[in-house]
Amino acid sequence: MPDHYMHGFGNEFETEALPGALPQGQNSPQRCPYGLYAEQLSGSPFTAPRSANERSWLYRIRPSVKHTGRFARISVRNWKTAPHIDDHGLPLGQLRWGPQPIPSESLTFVTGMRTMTTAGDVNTQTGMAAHLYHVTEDMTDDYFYNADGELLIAPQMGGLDIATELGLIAIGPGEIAVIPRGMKFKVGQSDGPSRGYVCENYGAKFTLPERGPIGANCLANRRDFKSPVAWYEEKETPCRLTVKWCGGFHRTEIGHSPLDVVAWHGNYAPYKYDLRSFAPVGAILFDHPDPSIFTVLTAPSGEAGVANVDFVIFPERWLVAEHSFRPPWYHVNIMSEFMGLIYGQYDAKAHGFLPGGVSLHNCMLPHGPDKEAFDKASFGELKPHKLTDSLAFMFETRYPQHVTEYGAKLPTLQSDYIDCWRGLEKNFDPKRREWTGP
Ligand SMILES: O=C(O)Cc1cc(O)ccc1O
Ligand SMILES: [Fe+2]
Repeated sequence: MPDHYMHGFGNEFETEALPGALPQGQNSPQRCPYGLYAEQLSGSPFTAPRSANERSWLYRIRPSVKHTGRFARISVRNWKTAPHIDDHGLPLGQLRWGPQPIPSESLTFVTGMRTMTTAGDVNTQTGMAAHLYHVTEDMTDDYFYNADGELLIAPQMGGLDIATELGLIAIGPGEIAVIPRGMKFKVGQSDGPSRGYVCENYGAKFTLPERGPIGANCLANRRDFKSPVAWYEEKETPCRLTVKWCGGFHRTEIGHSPLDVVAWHGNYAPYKYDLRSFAPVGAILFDHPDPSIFTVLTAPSGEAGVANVDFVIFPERWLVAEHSFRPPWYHVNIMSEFMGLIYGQYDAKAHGFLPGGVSLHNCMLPHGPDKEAFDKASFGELKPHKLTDSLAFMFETRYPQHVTEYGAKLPTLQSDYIDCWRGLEKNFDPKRREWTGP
């Protein structure tokens, strides 16, 4: 799959797959070059402030009305949408799941989506869902778009070739792609079966967090985000388009590919980002800062500083803090934390939290380093230490995350997870101010 990208986050891009296909000087010429149809795809209300206003102009072989016909409702068994509160009986608690083997059945990116948690309400465009996906089959003649939100896709094993209306995106483990709400696409495997994580964001789009006093550089830099150049598929064979709309799945049969955009311009575009290009800023003298310093993308909720979803990573970095407990502290958080591991080990849980696995620390549920991590961090020598070959992430939302029936019944659910804190004994001794160990 050729990969040609234009660099920059939220840029006003323009691109054409045929010379002169993109109208110049106006959006809606009386007749478009090559007999194309002009169509606007709006990612924000027309009247959104300029800084949040997103739309693209697509010059396509057929208008989208020809890519939808009469819909028939279909079922996609394990893809759930908030509000969705299953009566599965799983008691409240901190939860962790091991990775799942790649299934032997034939699963596309859509049919292989398994929802672990839902939060908020798609009908009010608030909240999110956290999914695991398994892909063992390409969506050759199957196309999809999601009216319910944008999809942040993070492969953990195997790469994905994502063909979108605006062009081709290839990603592998360590990279993410974001497919905007309403954009048609299909997904294929680039090197065998793939599995990974998806955040479906029902709310306002992901954007870059403010850097405050950090200044103009570091964290996720704009130039490292890549959007595809125009590419189209001219195919006059039976195809299917599935639309996810307010939690329902609706399919229509069409006689051609809907990925027929020959040229486009605008700032509403899919993009990819290599998480290893994130430039972390952290504790260079003492203490453990809040994980918000590792926010790659944030989807605001309208209330300042209270995210609908933050996408946060825990990348390779040096740990140098002096006289400090270096791993995450014990904490109780109003935000709900869904974590995954792409590769390596996570410093608060060196064992049990495995690549492809999941942990869920919901609203106001205490968590922190396991006994092993506590001992290691409390008594280890504090020389500079590099955390290498490790990449964990978190979907952190203001809304409580409800575990689905699917998640509750998964055999990989670790019933002994909370035992990881069992060995944290009482060390308190009012006669020993200087505590040097048990
Ligand atoms: O719970 C977790 O492991 C994620 C996390 C990491 C960190 O460094 C600080 C707070 C936090 O929630
Ligand atoms: Fe946490």
